[in-house]
Amino acid sequence: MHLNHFADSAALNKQFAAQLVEILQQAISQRGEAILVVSGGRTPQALFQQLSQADLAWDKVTITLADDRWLADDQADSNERLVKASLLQNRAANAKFISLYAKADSAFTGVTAVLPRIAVLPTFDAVILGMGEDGHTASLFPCSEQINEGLAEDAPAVLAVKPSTAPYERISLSKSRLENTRHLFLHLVGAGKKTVLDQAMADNDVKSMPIRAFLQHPQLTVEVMYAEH
Ligand SMILES: O=C1O[C@H](COP(=O)(O)O)[C@@H](O)[C@H](O)[C@H]1O
Repeated sequence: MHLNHFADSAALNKQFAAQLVEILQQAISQRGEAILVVSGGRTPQALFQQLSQADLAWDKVTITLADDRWLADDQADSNERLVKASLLQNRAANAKFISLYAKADSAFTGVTAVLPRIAVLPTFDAVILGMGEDGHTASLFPCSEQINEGLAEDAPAVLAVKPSTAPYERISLSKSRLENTRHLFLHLVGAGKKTVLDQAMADNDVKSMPIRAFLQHPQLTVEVMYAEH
């Protein structure tokens, strides 16, 4: 991994948004389209607002999520709601969005409707991961029964997950689908996340901290975008 350390989020968001725009622009000129995978949670909101104002051919950009909670998009904790409210705004309102949600009572039955939407996508241009204090990333939770499946090399592109230490059933892209990307970022804000990052780098037990699968990836270099506050 490569650590990019910023004193504050404003500086991080400015540089990170510019870097993402460059990657997406290059993808559009080389392949006619760009695919961006983002995370939810609290961390990326200001980045999304900054990115949404970028001058880019957004109609050629497809955006999806690394994971979502199994909630309709009008629910406060839906990652899709966050993306629609913060990223698919301003100039980025023209981007195409692929939802990880379908009308079903459970993620475990709904996953069959979501899987083909993601499985057909080509290599991603950029994936922005987040990280929880337990070392989960996307919804690859160390506490879940589905962790082996999510980390397996032959995993499906998406899987349903039920964390035992966090609310809601989830849909998560698998490790093997997330690593199929040209650029991989990990976005962290705050000293608490830096402590977790240091713990993740200090050992190699992937199942106890799934973020290690990316931070210690044999081929990919994760660009860690870290701001102190
Ligand atoms: O549950 C989730 O948590 C992680 C980290 O969220 P944060 O609020 O600490 O930034 C997030 O990356 C993931 O998308 C989300 O579903």
